[in-house]
Amino acid sequence: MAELKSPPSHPPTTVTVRRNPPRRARPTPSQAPIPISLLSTPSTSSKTVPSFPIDDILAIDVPKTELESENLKVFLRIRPQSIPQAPNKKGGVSKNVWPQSKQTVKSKIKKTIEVCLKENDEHSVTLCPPQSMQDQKRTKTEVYEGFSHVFSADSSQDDVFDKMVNPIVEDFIKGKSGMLAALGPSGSGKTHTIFGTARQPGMIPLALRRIFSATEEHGAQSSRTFYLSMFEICSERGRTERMIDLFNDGVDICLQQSTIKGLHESTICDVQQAEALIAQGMLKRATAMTNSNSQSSRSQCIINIRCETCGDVNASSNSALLTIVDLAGAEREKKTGNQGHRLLESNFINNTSMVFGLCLRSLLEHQKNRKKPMQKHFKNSLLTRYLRDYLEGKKRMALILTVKSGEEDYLDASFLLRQASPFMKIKFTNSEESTELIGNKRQYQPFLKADQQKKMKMSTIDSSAVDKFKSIMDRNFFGDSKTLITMKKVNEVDDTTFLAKSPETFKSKVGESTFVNDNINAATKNRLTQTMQGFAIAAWQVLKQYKGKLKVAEKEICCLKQSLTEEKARSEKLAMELAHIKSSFLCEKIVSTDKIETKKEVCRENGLDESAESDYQSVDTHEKSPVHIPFAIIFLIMAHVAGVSSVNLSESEVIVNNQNTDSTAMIILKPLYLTNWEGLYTFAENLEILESKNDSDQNVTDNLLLEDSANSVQPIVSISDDSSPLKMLDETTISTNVPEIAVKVLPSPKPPTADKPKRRLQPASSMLLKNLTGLDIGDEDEKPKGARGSKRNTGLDLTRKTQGSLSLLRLLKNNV
Ligand SMILES: Nc1ncnc2c1ncn2[C@@H]1O[C@H](COP(=O)(O)OP(=O)(O)OP(=O)(O)O)[C@@H](O)[C@H]1O
Repeated sequence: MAELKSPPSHPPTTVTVRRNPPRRARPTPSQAPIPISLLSTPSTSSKTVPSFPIDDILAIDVPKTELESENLKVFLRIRPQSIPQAPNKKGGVSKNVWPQSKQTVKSKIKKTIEVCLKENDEHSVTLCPPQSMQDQKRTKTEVYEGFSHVFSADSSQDDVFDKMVNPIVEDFIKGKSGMLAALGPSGSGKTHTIFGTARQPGMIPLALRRIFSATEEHGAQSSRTFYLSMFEICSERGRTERMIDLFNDGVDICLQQSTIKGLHESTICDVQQAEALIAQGMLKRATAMTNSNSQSSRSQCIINIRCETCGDVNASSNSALLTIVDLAGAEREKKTGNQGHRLLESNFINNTSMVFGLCLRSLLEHQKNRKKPMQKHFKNSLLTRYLRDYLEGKKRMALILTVKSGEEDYLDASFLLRQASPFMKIKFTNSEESTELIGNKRQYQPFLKADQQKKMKMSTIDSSAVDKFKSIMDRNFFGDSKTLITMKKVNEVDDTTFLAKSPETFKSKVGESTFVNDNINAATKNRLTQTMQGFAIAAWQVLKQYKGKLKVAEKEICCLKQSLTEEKARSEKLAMELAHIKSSFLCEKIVSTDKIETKKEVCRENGLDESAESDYQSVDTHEKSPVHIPFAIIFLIMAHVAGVSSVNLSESEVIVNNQNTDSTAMIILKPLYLTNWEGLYTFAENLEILESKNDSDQNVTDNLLLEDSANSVQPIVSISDDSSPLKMLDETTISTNVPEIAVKVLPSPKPPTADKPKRRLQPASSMLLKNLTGLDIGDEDEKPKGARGSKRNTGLDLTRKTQGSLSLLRLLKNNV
């Protein structure tokens, strides 16, 4: 061993370098027992980890309003029937652009104003088919209800604003994003509602007024910046879609993954400036004269008002977006009479409207049945791609449906109401907070463009600036809690932007940014609090879900435990039964052999035919059936026939008294013994044995044991004469002296003399034939009674008895 351990004296001639040395398996972490000090409850040690207060957390009442889902608000506005035609530039009333059929002209001339759409109350309307269409099968009066509000024809723009737009604007001022879209057939008043006129300003001017007035109210408390952008989506020769920035001389912009690249946002400082910008944009918007509308919109127009807040305590977000969409109205070719290029535009407009509707329908179906996936209809148009978050229910929106109530507009109104009224069942979850940042990031990528360009100059950045910033962050954010850098500054120096800044810029920015000791920025704090609240709510919900799951699992475990116990008990019972069956089976085997031997012995001793042995065997092997009354009756008859003078039949024993032989026998029987023909047969035979013993005038005490295979308790037939006391073998005697399941007649102390002729059994049961006249058992040996009967009575009786016994045995055998 010492030799082996000692290093080789000479270096080996070849050296094998093992490239992949064998890896050592990591030692399995030893599961050291947890120190008792840790397990023991409230430890004085300060290092003891307190248990997670899950119950306390779950007990917290989360304000439901935060999480409650909100239905999509659908408003309906009915356009007034008669609108004074606006004079055209030449001073006359505008004419139709396209030639109209004579019929249309006629109908317009004779037009009596028939109203199809009637306002029932603030939330429902009734649409009646015009008289000209009432004969048609598919037209019927329809009631549409559940609208957030129905604006009648005489409602003003202010009414609409107050009830519909003002809540959205208020939320916007508080920092929540929202969207309002106007839907409806061409000429129904969408553009009028959204933009209005100089006399009747629409929703956008009114919203801007409200926004700026609110800002003035807040005054110095907040510093907000508003941005305005306006663009349209139109078709290019009816083939492709095109996005045009309406503020930037109609420059093309593009949408990349819900982000509009190149969209110009104008900062707005007051209402006048904003209105002027919008008016400018409207001039650039694609409109055309159609038969439905003298100034029909040929594009989908989107206006965004964005608010960046800094220092507003009430604002929930530092950037909110208010989007207002004026969709081009769906058009009927027959009605508009569009041709050529206009017709292509019409197709585009109708297609976009249809996709918009399909998105909402898909969202509704998905909300009804969560298993149904949301179809990606939004991919089919630029507008829906841009508004994806709204159309997928991630952000709040409201719809205003505009309709005309005239006779000609019945079909348009019916179509719109049928399609859009179910949208009011759509639900929006107020998960805006979580999507806010993502949404803003997506939509305002253009603003980061400049920063991205700067990012290219990364190589010039001094790394010390980064370190400095980090140290500041550490100190302010994680070290001294009283000092916080404003979120705006954080945003400015985030991974993307910060790296783009040179050290000088950074220093200046840091210098500018106020590190406010003991004066925490309220907005930042508010935002952080809200973020944490959101996180806490989410965590709370997850915990709640898990608690629910845990409860279910615990219940299941309980059920399983219970069933396990039951199964165990059952299996034990079965095992016991099996053991019992096994033991009885073994016992039977032993006993049956003993029984045969015993029987043979008995037969030999009594000079009986050994063929009876087979009968005993059959008795044992056969199954006993329940006790039958007829057997009991036959048993009594047989006993009577056997000359039994008195019979005491109890549950398990029969005491018979034979007058003829002056013998008394107590037969202890299990009821089963008298349950079938076999039992009866055996009983009859035993009676024969009994009789033969009595006939031979032997002073014997015979004990006859019969086995009941179903029970271990042995039925005993104990026979004794008058002189000897009635004897019954007790169980101990049976178990010790006699084989359990044997039929045994104990030999008499005085064995029969050898010279005395053996007698055939003289069963008393043969008397049965004599006494039972009603029973036709067809005994061929029976002879009619004669006059000599009295003298030869004994011999004849004896013969008859024997014959009757045989007949009875035969009858019983046949039945067995
Ligand atoms: N509530 C209203 N009160 C007064 N005039 C209205 C009202 N609604 C619509 N109008 C007038 O009806 C005409 C058509 O309205 P508007 O252009 O808004 O329809 P539209 O739905 O935008 O049509 P399109 O989809 O073709 O652009 C306009 O002259 C407008 O001033």
